[in-house]
Amino acid sequence: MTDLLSQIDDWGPEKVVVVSDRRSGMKGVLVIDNTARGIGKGGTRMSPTVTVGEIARLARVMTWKWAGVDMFHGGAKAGIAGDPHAANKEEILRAFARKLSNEVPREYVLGLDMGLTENDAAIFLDELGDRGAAVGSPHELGGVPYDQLGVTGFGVAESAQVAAERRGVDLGNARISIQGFGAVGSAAAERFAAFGSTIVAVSTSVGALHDPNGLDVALLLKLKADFGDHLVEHYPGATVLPAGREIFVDCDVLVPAALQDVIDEQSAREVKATLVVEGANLPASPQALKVFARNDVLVVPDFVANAGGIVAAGVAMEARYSPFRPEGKAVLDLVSQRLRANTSEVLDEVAAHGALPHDAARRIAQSRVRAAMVARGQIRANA
Ligand SMILES: NC(=O)c1ccc[n+]([C@@H]2O[C@H](COP(=O)([O-])OP(=O)(O)OC[C@H]3O[C@@H](n4cnc5c(N)ncnc54)[C@H](O)[C@@H]3O)[C@@H](O)[C@H]2O)c1
Repeated sequence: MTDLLSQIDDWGPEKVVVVSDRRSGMKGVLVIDNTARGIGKGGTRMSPTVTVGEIARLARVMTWKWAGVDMFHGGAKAGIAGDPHAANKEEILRAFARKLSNEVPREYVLGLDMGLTENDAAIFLDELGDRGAAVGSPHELGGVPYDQLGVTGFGVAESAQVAAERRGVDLGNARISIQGFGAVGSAAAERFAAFGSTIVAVSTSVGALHDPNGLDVALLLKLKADFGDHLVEHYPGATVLPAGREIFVDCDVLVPAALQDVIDEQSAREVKATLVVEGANLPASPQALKVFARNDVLVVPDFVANAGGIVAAGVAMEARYSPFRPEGKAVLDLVSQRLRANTSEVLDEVAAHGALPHDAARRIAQSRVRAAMVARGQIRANA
């Protein structure tokens, strides 16, 4: 416990609750990081490797993410240490929800992260007998279908358009390369195609497809539905490259939307795009980001560009007790509006102070949280 206490800094965490249940073997943790701007909100993950430290770090990221999109929730995250395929998963989830009934939903609302699905959110709210106990619940319970709407990928393209305008790049004539054709990459491709962009490369873990004249996004989506990651083996007429080569193809905009740590210092030097829009979390190393800055490659940081999911989660938070189903178009409109505003603000800060985009984005988020703490009298204005 001393160890955990030493992790508390000026921002938080405000509350850490570690829970266990002998019957089901459930072990879990809730970390509420900073609620100066509102109730703690962040997904709940289930993985055998969950640790208190990991959940605390993710809760802090949520504090910055909410403030970054200027929405009034605080940072929090929860985790269950266990196999998400366990035969007694439901028993574990019900035990976890029961043990957190003092905090949920007044101080924390359960949600989805790695290892949990919409049905698991339904179990949470059933166990606590409160529709407001969780977001991410299925359509049948009035939930917002994030992935079906493609909220994160849609937001990536919206954010890219703001950055492209700053660069004098018209997305209607731009060539785009997208790493990863999952929930984020495929929805981004759809939105770029709607802008009239030419998608010159996409990849999955199986390989990359490259065609300088442009790939047919509608066909890619159909092949993804039929063959999943193996879509690259079925697309006619494009060159198939090893996965990872899509980062280096000739293009105007590169969208890493698969994994973290895919661009290091060396590979950053070989990127030909003038704009990198981070769909995935942490795709580029700190050294790579410095190379991009030196080479005048503009980067839209992950937690700016991929915040569409949390904007949608904000809508879901508000809809928890509503008898009306949130309307898809309204969710996408809000994603567009929030991400465009935030991208503009971050790029203004970059232009004014020459900061790296990641540093500028973090500074804006921190100043908003600090202002809320000052307004509440938790700290002094000059702290
Ligand atoms: N889904 C969201 O709403 C969301 C929100 C914020 C951030 N993210 C981040 O975006 C990234 C992608 O998430 P997702 O939900 O689309 O995942 P996903 O599992 O739906 O898709 C991942 C895609 O990446 C591909 N891929 C895996 N390894 C690859 C490799 N070595 N080379 C090329 N492609 C590879 C997979 O084949 C798949 O097409 C992750 O970093 C995730 O944390 C997702």
